[in-house]
Amino acid sequence: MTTNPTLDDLTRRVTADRDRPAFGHDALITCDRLVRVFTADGVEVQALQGLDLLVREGELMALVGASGSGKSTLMNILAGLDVPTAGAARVAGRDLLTMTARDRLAYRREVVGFVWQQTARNLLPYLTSAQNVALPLQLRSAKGAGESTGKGTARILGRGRAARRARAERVMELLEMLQVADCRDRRPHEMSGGQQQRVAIAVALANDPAVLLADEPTGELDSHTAEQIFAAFRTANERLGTTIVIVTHDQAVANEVRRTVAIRDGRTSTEVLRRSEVDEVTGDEKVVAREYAMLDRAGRLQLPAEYTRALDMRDRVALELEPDHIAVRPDDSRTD
Ligand SMILES: Nc1ncnc2c1ncn2[C@@H]1O[C@H](COP(=O)(O)OP(=O)(O)OP(=O)(O)O)[C@@H](O)[C@H]1O
Repeated sequence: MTTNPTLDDLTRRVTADRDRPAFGHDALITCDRLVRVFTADGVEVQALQGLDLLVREGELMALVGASGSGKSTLMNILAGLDVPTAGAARVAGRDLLTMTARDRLAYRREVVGFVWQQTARNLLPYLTSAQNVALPLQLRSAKGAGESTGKGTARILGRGRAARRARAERVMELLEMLQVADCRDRRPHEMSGGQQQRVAIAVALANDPAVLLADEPTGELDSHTAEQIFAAFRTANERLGTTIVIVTHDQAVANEVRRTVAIRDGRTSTEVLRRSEVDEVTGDEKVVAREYAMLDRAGRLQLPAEYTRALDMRDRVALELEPDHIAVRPDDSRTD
């Protein structure tokens, strides 16, 4: 490492920095040092403390974390329901900090779909499944054809008979894909919790959103039904290519996705990536999971508490740069 850089070194570094693509330039969701501070009864709570997260188009990923770690705060921001205090957040090219109220409404109708834990929050109780799924399509049509449209929605806009027929077809396609076509004429109270959540996914997908957000979508369901709901998300991801972010406490759900990001104290702390490998001896395919720590843009690294505890690391650690890794050792100058 150069300790006394020359002017030429510095010039080269500045040029290299300038030419480097911006953080998250190719991601569908970019959270860059996101901060959300709540003030309640004069007390400040930092729900998000400089959270970085990138999600690529077409991903199906899970967000996990202890209660109070900031998951719902992040989801509400991504859903366009809340505004961050500082940092940057972009979804499908929309800047979530600078959107006007009107942009925000359009964003919630057209760019993101959401499924909440409480089945009752997802569906209107006095409408049938088909009517619930048709509603976002009608709202969008009422806003008028000619507005910007998602991939497959252009033909459903407008008031004509052809548009109405196209909307009815889309409703049935979605209900069939999610295997609840037989519930088309039932109201929410006439369906099981699992069926209601599948209809809720259809509602969320109606306008062909770029991103589907789900906050504990299996929280009120038994494990067998939860598995079916997760399968429904997977179907949506594979068939429609929708990018899906699921907040979950359910380890079984988290184990099913390729990428699980853990949030701790309002920051992304670790990430588990899973990939399929073929066993050289048996030829069987198995899923290999590997945990990574997140290195933020300032170079900060959060070491897992169980690691630091195991080696009694506190306050200060010794770092050594090796050819292919960095060693982190307990502080050997400590006298206690
Ligand atoms: N509107 C609010 N006003 C004040 N504090 C809030 C508000 N919303 C969230 N918080 C606080 O922010 C922190 C993060 O909350 P958040 O709901 O995002 O956590 P979470 O990870 O979703 O938790 P859970 O898994 O229990 O839903 C908590 O300390 C919470 O008390």
